[in-house]
Amino acid sequence: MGWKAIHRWLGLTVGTLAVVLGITGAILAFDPVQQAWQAPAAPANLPVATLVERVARSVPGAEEIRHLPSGAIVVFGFAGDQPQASYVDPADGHVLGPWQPSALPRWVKNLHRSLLLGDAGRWGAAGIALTMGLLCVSALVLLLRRMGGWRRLAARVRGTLAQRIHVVTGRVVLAILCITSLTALTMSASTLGLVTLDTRTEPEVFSVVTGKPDMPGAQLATLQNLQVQDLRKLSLPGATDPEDTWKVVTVQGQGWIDRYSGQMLAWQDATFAQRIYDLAVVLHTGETAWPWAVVLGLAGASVLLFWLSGVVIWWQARGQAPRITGNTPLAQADALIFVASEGGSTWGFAQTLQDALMQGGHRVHTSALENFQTTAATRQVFVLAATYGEGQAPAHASHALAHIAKLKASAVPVSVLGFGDRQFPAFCAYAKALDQALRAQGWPALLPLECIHQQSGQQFARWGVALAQALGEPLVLEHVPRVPPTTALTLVARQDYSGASGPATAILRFAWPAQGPGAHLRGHGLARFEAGDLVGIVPPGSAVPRYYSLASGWKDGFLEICVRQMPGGLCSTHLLGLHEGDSIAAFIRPNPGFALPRSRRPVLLIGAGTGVAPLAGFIRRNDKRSPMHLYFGGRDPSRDFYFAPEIQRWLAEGRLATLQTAFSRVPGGGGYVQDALRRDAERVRGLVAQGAIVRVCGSRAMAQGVAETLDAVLAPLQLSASALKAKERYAEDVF
Ligand SMILES: Cc1cc2nc3c(=O)[nH]c(=O)nc-3n(C[C@H](O)[C@H](O)[C@H](O)COP(=O)(O)O)c2cc1C
Repeated sequence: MGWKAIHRWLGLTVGTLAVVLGITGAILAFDPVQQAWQAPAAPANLPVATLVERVARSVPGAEEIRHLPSGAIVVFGFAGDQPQASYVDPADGHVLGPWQPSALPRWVKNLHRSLLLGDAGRWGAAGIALTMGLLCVSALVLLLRRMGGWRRLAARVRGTLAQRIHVVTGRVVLAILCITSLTALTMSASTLGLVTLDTRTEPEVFSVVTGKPDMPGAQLATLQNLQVQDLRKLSLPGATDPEDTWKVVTVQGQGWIDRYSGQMLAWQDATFAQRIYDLAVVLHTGETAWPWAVVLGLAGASVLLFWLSGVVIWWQARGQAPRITGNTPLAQADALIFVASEGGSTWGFAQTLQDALMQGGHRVHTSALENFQTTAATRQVFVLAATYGEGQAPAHASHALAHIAKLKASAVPVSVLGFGDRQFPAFCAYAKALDQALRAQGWPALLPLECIHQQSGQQFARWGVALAQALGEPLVLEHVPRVPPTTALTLVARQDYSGASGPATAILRFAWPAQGPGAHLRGHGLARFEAGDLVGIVPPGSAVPRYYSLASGWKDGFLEICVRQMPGGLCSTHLLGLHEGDSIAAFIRPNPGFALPRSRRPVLLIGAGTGVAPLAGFIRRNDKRSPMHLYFGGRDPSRDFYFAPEIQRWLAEGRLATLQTAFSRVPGGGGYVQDALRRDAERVRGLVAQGAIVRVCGSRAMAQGVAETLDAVLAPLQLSASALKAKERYAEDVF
C-alpha cells in the first residue's frame, strides 16, 4: 500500500475521531488563556523564601503554595474548618480572589482523553494519536511529492479549492500536529501504565523535635536559593504534627526540610521519564505559555478543516476512479496499457484506447504503471502517463520508473503517450523521462512519444490516426471525457463584432445563476470562478465540452466570454446563434496556473484576438490599481478591437496603466503584437527587471512568437520566457 492510500484510508476512518480530539483540544486550549487572564504571573527570579514570607502575612492558615503552569500563585489552606484556595499576588502577598479550577465542563476533558469510555477510551485516544502521527508522516511525504521537494515547499499550490485548502493548511500546521500527536503518545504511555515515571517510594523522614521553635520559611536556606520559576509546589509543615516537614517540589525534583533546623533531610531528583513527561505536557497543553495554547487551539480546530477538505478530495477523486471494463487477464492479452494518473482522467483515455483496440479484435489488459511487465502473449505495450509536481510521477507510480529501468528489454514495442499541461515548466516531463528510460533499456517503440496538452480529445484522436496507420488496422479514438454536472446560464447581453461577412465574433455575457444558499459548499450549481478560469460548454448534439477563457470573475456578478466563429464549429455556431434569454449548459474548470498571484508587482498582459478576454477580466478586477500594462494585437481596429470601450474606461480609471496596440491588417497599424514588444524592448526589459508577471493569451502560433520575441528582448537580463515560467512569473493560455 502506498503513502497516498495509507493517508486516505486512515484519514477517512480514524480521521473522523481525530476531528473530535482536535475540536475538544481546541476548546481545552482556552484554559491556559483563561488562567493567564485570571491572575498575574510571579516574577521569574523571586526567591521562594520571600514568597513564603508574604503569604504567611496575608494567609495565616496556609498549608500549600502552588506555582501554576500559567505562572500564577495559589495558596491552599483552611479558614476555620473551611478549605480555601486563593490566588495571591506574588508582589505583596495580598489575596486576589478565590481560585477556580477550570471553567470548562469536565466532560470535554474526558471526551478528549478517553472519548468518555474510561480506560478502554484511553487506549482508543492513544490509537487516534498514533494514527494522527502516521497521517502527519504520510502527509509530509505526499506534500513533498506534490510540491516537488523541500526547496519548493513554499511554492504556489495548484489544484481544486479543496486541494488548495488541504495543502496550504498542511504546510502551516503539519509540524504542530506532529508535535501534538507525539506528546499525546508520550502522555498516554504514562497514563496507560506503559511507562512509570517514578518507581521510587518517598523516604520516611521527619523533623527532629529539639524543643526549638519552627524556623520561619523566610530563613530556610533552600527556599532562599530557590526561585519561584523553578517551584511547583511547597507544602508547609502542619501545625498539629510536630514531626512534619516542609516538602518542596521543583522542576528538578523534590526535597524534605526539617522544620526546626532548616536542614534538607532528603532529596530525590526528577527521573528522566518524569522530565520527558513534563516537557510533553507543556508542549501538548500550552499551559505555561498562553500564546502557544492559542497556536495549539488553532491547530486543533484545523483538523476539522483537514478532514472536510480531505473528504471532498476523496469524493472528487472517487468520481474519476479507474473503472476499466472488459479487461483480459494479463497472460492472455496481446495489447497491454499501463496508466499513471493522479486525477483519474488518464484512465478515461486508457478505456477509450482499450475499447478501440478490442473493437479491432485485440485482447487488452489495462493496469497501473507500477505493474509494468510483458508476457509471452504481449505484442504491443502502451504507456499513458500524466505528470505532476515539478515534472514528477503521479503518486501511485512513484517507483515505476526505477522498476522499469531494472527490467530487461524485450522486442515488444512500447509507445508512450504523455498527458500534461503547457502551463507547467516541466511539460509532460514524467512521460519524457519514461520514454527516455525505455529507449535507454532498448525497448523499441511503435510510435514516437506524443504529449497531450490539457486532455485534448482532438490531439488524442490525431495520435489514434497515427496508431491506426502504424498497426495497419482501422482504429478510431473518439474520447468522450466524463462531463461534470452542468448549470444552465442565460444570455443577458451580447456585443457583436463583424467579420468580413456577417457576425464573426461576440462578447457574450451570461447572468450569474440563481443558486440557493450553501449550494457552493454542497458542490451544487456553478462553481465560483476567476477571470482566466475556463468555462466548459456542452453544445446541443454533442457530449464533448468546449472550453472558453473567462473574461470575468464570480465577484463581477456575471460570466463573460469572447467567442469567435470557428469554421464548422459546433459550439461557436451554437453560441453565436444565441439570443438574449437563451440558455447554455456550462460548468467551470479551474485554471490555477494562469491566475494572477496577489501582488503589487507590475503585470505585463499580452493578448491577441479573442485571447484578450481573460486579460480584460484581470484588468476589470484590478481594484488595487496594480500597474498593469496591456499589449493587444488585432487585425483591424474597426473590426476586432474587443473590449475597446471598456479598455479606454479602465485606462481612465487607472485599472490599466498603459495600452499598446498592434493591428496587422491596416497600414501603419504596427504589425503583430510581437512587433510592438520588440519596439518597446527597453520598457519591457525594465518591467521584467522590476519583477513583472507575464500572462500571454492567444493562438499557439502567437504565444510561440511572443515567447521567441521575449527571449530576444530579455537576453541582456540573462532571462528568457522559459526561465520566467520556471519562476512561475510567466504563464500562457493558448488555443
Ligand atoms: C497539482 C498539479 C500539478 C501538475 N503538474 C504538471 C507538470 O509539472 N507538468 C505537466 O505537464 N502537467 C502538470 N499537470 C497537469 C496534469 O498532468 C494534466 O492535467 C493531466 O492530464 C492530468 O491527468 P490525470 O487526471 O490522469 O492525473 C499538473 C496538474 C496538477 C493539478
